Amino acid sequence: MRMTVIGCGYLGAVHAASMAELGHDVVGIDVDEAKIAALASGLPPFFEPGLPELLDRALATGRLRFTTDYAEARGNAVHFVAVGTPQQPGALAADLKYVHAAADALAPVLTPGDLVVGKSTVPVGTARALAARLEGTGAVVAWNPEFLREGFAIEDTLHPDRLVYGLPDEPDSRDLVRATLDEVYAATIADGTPVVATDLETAELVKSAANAFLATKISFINAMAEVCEAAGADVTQLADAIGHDARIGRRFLNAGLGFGGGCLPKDIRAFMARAGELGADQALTFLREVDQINMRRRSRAVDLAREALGGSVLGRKIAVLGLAFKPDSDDVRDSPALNVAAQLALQGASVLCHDPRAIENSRRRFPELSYVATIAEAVRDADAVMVLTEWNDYRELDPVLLAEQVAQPIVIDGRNCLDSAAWRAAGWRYRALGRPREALVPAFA
Ligand SMILES: NC(=O)c1ccc[n+]([C@@H]2O[C@H](COP(=O)([O-])OP(=O)(O)OC[C@H]3O[C@@H](n4cnc5c(N)ncnc54)[C@H](O)[C@@H]3O)[C@@H](O)[C@H]2O)c1
Ligand SMILES: O=c1ccn([C@@H]2O[C@H](COP(=O)(O)OP(=O)(O)O[C@H]3O[C@H](CO)[C@@H](O)[C@H](O)[C@H]3O)[C@@H](O)[C@H]2O)c(=O)[nH]1
Repeated sequence: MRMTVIGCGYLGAVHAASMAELGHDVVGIDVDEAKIAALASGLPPFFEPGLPELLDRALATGRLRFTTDYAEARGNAVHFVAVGTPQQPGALAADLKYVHAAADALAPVLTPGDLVVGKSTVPVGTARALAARLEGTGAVVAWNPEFLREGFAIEDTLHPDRLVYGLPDEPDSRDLVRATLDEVYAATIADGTPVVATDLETAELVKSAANAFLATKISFINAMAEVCEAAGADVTQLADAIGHDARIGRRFLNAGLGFGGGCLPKDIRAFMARAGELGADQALTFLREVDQINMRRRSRAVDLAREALGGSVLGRKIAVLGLAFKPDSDDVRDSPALNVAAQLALQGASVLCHDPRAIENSRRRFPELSYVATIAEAVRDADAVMVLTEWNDYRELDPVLLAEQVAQPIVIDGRNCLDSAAWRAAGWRYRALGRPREALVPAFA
């Protein structure tokens, strides 16, 4: 099937390449010329495991092209919209200007019967408003929210937990759209992926609800971490223990610096804002707490550094290991790690930052911070080492060797990702969020 993917960022580039992998004929459109040039030459403008290989394969078949010219969408049966929906500056709500601009640019090349399928995360009601905006083109609007995680984007696109279709109301149109989407995802559905077909509003809300739930689960365990800190208990053992209950589950119960990235933080805020507009603001006031618990973790990490360094970080040398909002990504949008590094620098610490992939993006955001290319440079003569993103490179560090390189062996594990016993045995003062200052009874698996 011939299709368009509009917006070739973290979501759109992966979606375009994955659709080509499924055998479709895909044109990716973006307004960013540099991004399009990079993608067209097989070089993703961001880091996502497996994407260079997927792009190479798809470009070689001739089934995938990238352009800035919307005219190349003409004649395609399906047009996916994957542009950004960031938080509005100074407000909670999502900024829909890119969605509107994409629709307006697409409108002149649409022909009756074309299907416009939203993949971006949007406030409920956007799909219906977009259908009204495109009235007169003869195109039909559906919503097919995306649930991929960065770092696992390709696997999540080709083998998602579920597909959600938000379909138009009119029965004939609904059946046609359903059949078209089933054809788009034929290979995925054949693998056993369940399809939830519903109306436009429910589909939009499924996405907001899923991210709100995930954010809540993380803030729940981080709230428990706060109580553990006060009580001298260990949140990692607590998470293991409650996670054994299948109704709770252990996934997404990793306490630490909390959630960041281009999705969860802005999506829960946009959800609250939209609920308010709909007169249902009371329903989501708990998300304000979720947000606040999350933001408190960042200040707590800074406090921990201050406490460990005798009350002040002024003039102290701190090695920050990890800047990306999560491992296997170069994304620093609303990154807790980068936020902590910036707070420490503001308080007068001499911060040396390392990340396997996210230095360039971090430097663009915070040019005033100091960045180094190797872990060894970051930790040399450091007064404290802070692990703020749980890259494998850091999990696998040898605490014995590292202890010889630092000025004093103090480590702050912002992601509860290090083997605390091994670090303590190597002479380190190990501090972590939600865990006691000294080792408790070891956990039994
Ligand atoms: N990143 C993820 O993991 C992920 C997962 C699921 C859903 N989403 C949602 O997908 C959407 C995109 O997110 P992203 O992370 O890919 O953002 P992104 O910023 O990486 O990509 C957005 C792209 O849209 C392009 N764009 C802006 N206006 C355009 C226009 N008028 N025409 C064509 N292209 C235009 C930008 O140049 C950019 O390349 C958001 O709504 C996000 O919430 C993201
Ligand atoms: O137990 C956990 C799990 C995650 N995180 C943090 O939560 C954030 C988000 O992680 P994750 O959800 O893995 O990354 P994203 O790529 O942002 O994916 C989320 O946001 C996407 C965009 O909407 C959705 O498509 C995905 O389903 C949803 O998981 C990161 O900062 C993680 O460090 C924790 O602190 N503890």
